[in-house]
Amino acid sequence: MEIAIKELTKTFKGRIAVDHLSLTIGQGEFFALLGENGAGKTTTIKLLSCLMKPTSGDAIMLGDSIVENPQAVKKKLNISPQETAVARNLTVKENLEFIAKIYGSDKREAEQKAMGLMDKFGLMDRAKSKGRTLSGGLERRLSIAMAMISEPEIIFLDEPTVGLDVRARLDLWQILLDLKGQITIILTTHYLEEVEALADRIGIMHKGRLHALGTLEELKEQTGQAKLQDIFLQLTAEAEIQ
Ligand SMILES: Nc1ncnc2c1ncn2[C@@H]1O[C@H](COP(=O)(O)OP(=O)(O)OP(=O)(O)O)[C@@H](O)[C@H]1O
Repeated sequence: MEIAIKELTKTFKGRIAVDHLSLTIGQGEFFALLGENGAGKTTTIKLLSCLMKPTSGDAIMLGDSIVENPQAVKKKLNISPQETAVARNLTVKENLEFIAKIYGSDKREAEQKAMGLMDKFGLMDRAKSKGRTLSGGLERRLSIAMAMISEPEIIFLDEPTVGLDVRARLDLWQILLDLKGQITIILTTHYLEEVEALADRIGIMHKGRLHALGTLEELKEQTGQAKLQDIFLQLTAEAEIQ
């Protein structure tokens, strides 16, 4: 089972944000969506996670359509958005327990889940820290842990390392590498080193369209460039003149 995106399109008052996007993402794949500001990455994530309805087209997410059956799709995925959903006045543990209860856990199970995720995400020693006292890196880690509470099969990470310092970014990469293969991960980012470190495959969007798709090696071959930064600049410049 996989994600099959078919001619997915979203317009806002006649302006096209996602333009007939077709793409297949395999189960367990770590897929990176790249593109300049306004390319349509966040809109694509919102469509695929059923936060927004497409103007036309569809996506089949592990067997269910985002148009026909968004409720079934929502059960399979979760999202760590650009603006994290961490409650500032709850502790790390309470944030996790709160989300677990929303998803139907009783007190005991919520605590178990919180402990398991704090362990996995290196948050145990900050269990009692309030959300508002966390560094950017820890807040982001907690946000992703909160998205994992529902045990999703697909997780969307929208620019997860924005504003993080080098060490916090590397720590988060390690956590994402540990998750790799266990769950389908769709990441948007502007950091090309992040893509090189993490992604199995890369899609480059430009003005709502998918302009290039492949592994890093395939994109290197396609463009004759050695560095992802040069590949990206070449492909987006090509897209501009097409
Ligand atoms: N709710 C909205 N109403 C109107 N236009 C929107 C809305 N959301 C996005 N857009 C427009 O759709 C286009 C794609 O935006 P989107 O946020 O998906 O891009 P992005 O690739 O995620 O950009 P960034 O890298 O800056 O986050 C932009 O032109 C944006 O202005």
